[in-house]
Amino acid sequence: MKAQDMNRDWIATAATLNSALPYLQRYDGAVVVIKLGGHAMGSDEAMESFARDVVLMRQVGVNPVVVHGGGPMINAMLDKLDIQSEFVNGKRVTDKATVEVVEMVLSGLVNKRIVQAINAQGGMAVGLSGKDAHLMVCEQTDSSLGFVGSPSEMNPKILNDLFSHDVIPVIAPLGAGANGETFNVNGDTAAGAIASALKADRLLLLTDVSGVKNAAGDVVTELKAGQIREMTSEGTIAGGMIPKTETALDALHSGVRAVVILDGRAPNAVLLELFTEHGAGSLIRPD
Ligand SMILES: Nc1ncnc2c1ncn2[C@@H]1O[C@H](COP(=O)(O)OP(=O)(O)O)[C@@H](O)[C@H]1O
Ligand SMILES: CC(=O)N[C@@H](CCC(=O)OP(=O)(O)O)C(=O)O
Repeated sequence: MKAQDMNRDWIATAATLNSALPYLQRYDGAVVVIKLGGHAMGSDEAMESFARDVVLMRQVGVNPVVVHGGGPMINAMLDKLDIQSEFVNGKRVTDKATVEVVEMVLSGLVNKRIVQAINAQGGMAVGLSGKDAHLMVCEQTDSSLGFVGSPSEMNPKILNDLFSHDVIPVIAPLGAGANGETFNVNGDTAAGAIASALKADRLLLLTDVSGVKNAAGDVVTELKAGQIREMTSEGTIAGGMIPKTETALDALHSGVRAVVILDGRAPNAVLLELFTEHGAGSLIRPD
């Protein structure tokens, strides 16, 4: 590269850093919970870019916590094993054989892929599930769904201990029940419960659309809780967006400062959201 090109690159970087400075200060010491959905994981390049963003967040003093899904990866393994699976209201009906596959895929394959990607970028990630250190104790959601759990008691101390050692926790959405059962928890629900327990500054829900869309199909960049309720009752918010916006409302109610729904596949999605004026996706605040 020629010297003048290097200078131009450096000037562009310095200008970007300068405009990001107030945001860097705003987020120093902040807790940011990031839910990475199975659809947002996509290619190896997308995973690498996500991991780089998370490591950079840690380097500028943010405490990131990654909570992941992996629905499409569970489906692929169930298919290979010839186990049928169905969803009721966005939750997978989970019998004994299915919960074993869910744990194997989420805590094994998916969790370790994310841990490895973050560590390859120079971070120090540790993989956990809600079972570790009693982080997320669960009870059965509804007997017709089998081993699907709802968080009933959260013990986030382990996460604070990890922050103080510069560790980035990566959490698979499974929890143990009082009788030693393993429960499968929807990834959005788990991320919301963890963000609530930590009273996080931000909960970022990374998905495969650029935000919450209005009836005309345009992304709404800022929403109040009341608007979400309205858009849901008129049917504008539907399908997979319902558990996300419900999680957002619950989290705001429990003391999370703001929730953002954004496209996890977009380059530098997380950094753009946190460290630029315009942000990315839909920012949801309390009324
Ligand atoms: N108002 C809306 N705005 C944006 N997406 C919506 C809306 N209503 C329903 N959706 C659907 O919700 C989907 C996101 O949910 P889902 O597929 O469950 O995501 P993930 O797998 O990332 O958890 C979008 O791809 C879109 O099809
Ligand atoms: C109870 C329930 O439905 N659990 C989910 C857990 C994974 C998940 O939530 O993955 P995504 O975020 O990629 O959708 C499941 O079994 O698919």
